[in-house]
Amino acid sequence: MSLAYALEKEVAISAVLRACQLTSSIFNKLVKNERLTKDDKSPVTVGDFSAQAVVSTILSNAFPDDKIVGEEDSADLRVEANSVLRDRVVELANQALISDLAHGDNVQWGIGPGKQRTMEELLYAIDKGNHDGGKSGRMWTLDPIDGTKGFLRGEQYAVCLAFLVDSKVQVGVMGCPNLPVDASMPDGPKGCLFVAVRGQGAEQRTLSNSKPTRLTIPAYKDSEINFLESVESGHSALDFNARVARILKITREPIRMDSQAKYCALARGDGGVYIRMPVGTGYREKIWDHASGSLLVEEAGGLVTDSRGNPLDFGLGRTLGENFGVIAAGKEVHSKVILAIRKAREDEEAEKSGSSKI
Ligand SMILES: Nc1ncnc2c1ncn2[C@@H]1O[C@H](COP(=O)(O)OS(=O)(=O)O)[C@@H](OP(=O)(O)O)[C@H]1O
Ligand SMILES: [Mg+2]
Ligand SMILES: [Mg+2]
Ligand SMILES: [Mg+2]
Repeated sequence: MSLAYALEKEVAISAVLRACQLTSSIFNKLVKNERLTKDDKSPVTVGDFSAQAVVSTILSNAFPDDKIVGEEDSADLRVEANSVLRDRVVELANQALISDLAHGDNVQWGIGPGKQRTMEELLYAIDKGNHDGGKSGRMWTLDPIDGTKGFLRGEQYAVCLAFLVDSKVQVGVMGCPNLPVDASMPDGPKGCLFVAVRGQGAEQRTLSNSKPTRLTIPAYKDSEINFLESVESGHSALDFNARVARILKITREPIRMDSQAKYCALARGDGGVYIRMPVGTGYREKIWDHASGSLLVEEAGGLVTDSRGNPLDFGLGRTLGENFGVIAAGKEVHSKVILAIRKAREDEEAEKSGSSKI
């Protein structure tokens, strides 16, 4: 008897491996005019667009009726002023789709030589990611490059794909081409694939070898914890994190890295707590920034909630709704962090009301 979601897992791995191969090769060739700035002022590159086209094409081949909630859409690519960029996306996506991946990839999920997709087909594939999300049915959520700023810096980013049924994440696959295989050897080999299936555990393998190792979050003493947090101060409240660290008497420096690589690092025992507190701008977290990572951490024995200890709800649409932050950690540490956050809030309020009386 095959395990639940075996096919979804196989297809997701194949799609993420192809997208990783594509984004790694693009990084070395990326030139200045191959990026745009979106309406929210965040960057998007040929890598984000072409990786979304590749993953969406593969998913549609295997599961034509499944919905996809993806970060990118093709509107900017359809603007005539961006025709050079658009042509590049078409070229790169086709290369990735027909390439012969040696490791861990079932060739049938690519499209094979001579079957190149047209520009319109690939733009349509990108826009399959426009689904609104919701509570019921089969659905994928995709971040073709999570941590685009990290990608552009040559630092951490992740290709993130999750499969949900009735808004519950069942499969999560993440490729981190720049993540050291062993955190204790930062200059050693890089490129990791993380895979989790609900009830079947979490595992890591390298991007070039399909032999997986199982992941379990170790039990931490407070003195051994590093917070894992964003690089970008605009994405999470780093000052507040420092306040929480002081309450917990955590003395180790935080580890800052872009993207859901933070969840991956946590799941394999590099860190101890992923803390992401809202910066107060009203930004709503997107489901594709947390779905795959949260399952990986849960399957490695941890807990992922908002900062009040409530579960994340992936059934509210494209976002997680009102933003109360995200906290991921091993179970024991997690409950301590939630209490420390409560105390940090009270302290902050008391200081504010104290200073307003002066
Ligand atoms: N204002 C604000 N607040 C919180 N989060 C935001 C905000 N703006 C963007 N984003 C999302 O953050 C994603 C990457 O953030 P990370 O924290 O993982 O990495 S980073 O160090 O901040 O770059 C990033 O993902 P990508 O766009 O896929 O790179 C965004 O979805
Ligand atoms: Mg993202
Ligand atoms: Mg992205
Ligand atoms: Mg983005």
